[in-house]
Order: sequence, then structure tokens, then C-alpha cells
Amino acid sequence: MGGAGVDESGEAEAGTGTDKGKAATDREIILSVKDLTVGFGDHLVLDKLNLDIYRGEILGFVGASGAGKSVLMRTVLRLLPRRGGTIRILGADFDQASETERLALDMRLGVLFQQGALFSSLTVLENIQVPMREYLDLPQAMMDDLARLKIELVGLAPEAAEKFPSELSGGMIKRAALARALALDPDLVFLDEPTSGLDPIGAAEFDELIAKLRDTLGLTVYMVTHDLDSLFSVCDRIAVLGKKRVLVEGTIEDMLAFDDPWVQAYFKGKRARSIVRN
Ligand SMILES: Nc1ncnc2c1ncn2[C@@H]1O[C@H](COP(=O)(O)OP(=O)(O)OP(=O)(O)O)[C@@H](O)[C@H]1O
Repeated sequence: MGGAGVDESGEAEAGTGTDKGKAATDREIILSVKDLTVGFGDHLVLDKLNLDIYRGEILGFVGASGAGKSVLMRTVLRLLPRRGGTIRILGADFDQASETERLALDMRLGVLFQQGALFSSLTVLENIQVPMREYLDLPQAMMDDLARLKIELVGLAPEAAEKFPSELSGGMIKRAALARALALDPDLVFLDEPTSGLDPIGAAEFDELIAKLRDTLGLTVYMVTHDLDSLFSVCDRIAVLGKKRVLVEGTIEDMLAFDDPWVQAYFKGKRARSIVRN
């Protein structure tokens, strides 16, 4: 891709999911947020927040309701303005990039919003083609082939292509929305509470799908979640948002050792203990 200032030199290989213990310094930072400040009127939501995400990892992002998880994600995606700080994606600073270069960067990102956010008047196939139409100029037959490949990739039956969102189960909607997020073969996908509303089996299957996509495609995943099962089973690293910034980041062990009442209650509470026991 032709982004300005894009640092193609950070050549560490895409993680395979088996490199949890690999030294952070060896790895390419795919998203770097520095001193990010965001607020609405006199309500400061994020204050000088710092966060790095490494290529090939699944980062679970947690925090109390209203802490600002969605605000952070939306700000990184440039859907909300910020008061200060820098955001570098794939080594490039959006602020320094031209409009063409920003579009090229946008294509490297995929997003699955809460509730899937599919267009209700479009079939699954057409929904997946929305980003293709926006960013690419491809013949219809090729877009059809590509969209059907994405449908297969996320584990939906071929017949799902012609269905409308209202004809899908909650789990199928999540998968269709994920297929759309993957339409342009992004490097980094943002998932906003991807397992919310799914039953435990559906949620576990979705987690497995995310891990499989990371392993096979080398995808990097930023997952906002309240789902302790997801955090314990598929996330390589966890970051906790609190006090307007990232309070702690690291492995589950780091969370368990961190001396903060909310973090302790969250990771050592009754629900967490039942997962650890299993
Ligand atoms: N567009 C907006 N205008 C004004 N305030 C906003 C806006 N978007 C978010 N906020 C406020 O920012 C704070 C953080 O909201 P956010 O949705 O990011 O929380 P969250 O951590 O994602 O919560 P949850 O886990 O409940 O989804 C809240 O106080 C919210 O009311």
C-alpha cells in the first residue's frame, strides 16, 4: 500500500498465536496510540492514553461500562475527533497523510460494530460487497466470487449469500458482519463486543473462528469485550481501560497480579473463578 511515511521496515513476521511470550521489542507495532485525549464538552473521556498493538496478536480491551472503550475505537477509526495525541497505523501518521494515503490506510482496517450493523435492505453478499464498491473498482462477477470466499471463510453456508439480515440468527449476523469486515483483506480488525448476544456455544465458536483467522491470515485483532471466556481463551494480551487511560496491559497473569480494585474484582470475581477452574 502507498501510505505516506509508512514504515515497511518493521519486518517482524506476522504472529502465529504461539508467540505470546515473544519479546515485545521483536514485534511490529501495527497500531500505536500516544497521549490520546478525547472529550465531549467538559467531560474528558480519555486523557493522554497510550496503547500499542502488535502484528498478529489478539488484544482484548476491557473496562467498566462507560469507561470509553467505544470512544477509543471510534477515535482510532477517525469517527470521533480528538483533542490531542497521535495515532499511527502501520507506521503511518494519519495527520501527515494525504487524502489518498488515508484511504489506502483505511483499507487496511476492518470493523465489526456491535449488533453487526448490516444494511437490512441488502443481502449478505451485497453487504460484503459494500466496502469493495467503496474502495475498489472490480467487475461484478469478481466481487461475487470474492464475497462468496469471505462467506466460506467465516463458516457460513453458501446459501447465506442470498439471505437478508432479518433472515439470519444472531450468530450468523456476527459472521456475516465479520465477512464484511474482512472484505478488503485488512491487516487489523476492530471487533466491538463480538460475542455479546450469543449463547455460550455460539460465543465459543466465534472465538475459535477469530483465533483461526488470526492463525491462517496473520490477522491482528483488537477486541472490545466483556466476555471473560474470550479473554481467557483467545486473547494473547489484555488492556484495561480505567481512569481515562490504559491502567494495565499484559497477560491474564499480569491482570491477576495487578493491584487495583476494579481489575481484581473483574479478573478474580466469582465468574472469572469459575472459568479458571474449568
Ligand atoms: N458522541 C458522544 N457525545 C457525548 N458523549 C459521548 C459520546 N460518545 C460517548 N460519550 C460518553 O463517553 C463515555 C464513554 O462511552 P463509551 O461508549 O466509549 O463507553 P464504553 O466503555 O464503550 O461502555 P460500554 O461498555 O457500556 O459499551 C460515556 O460517558 C458516554 O456517555
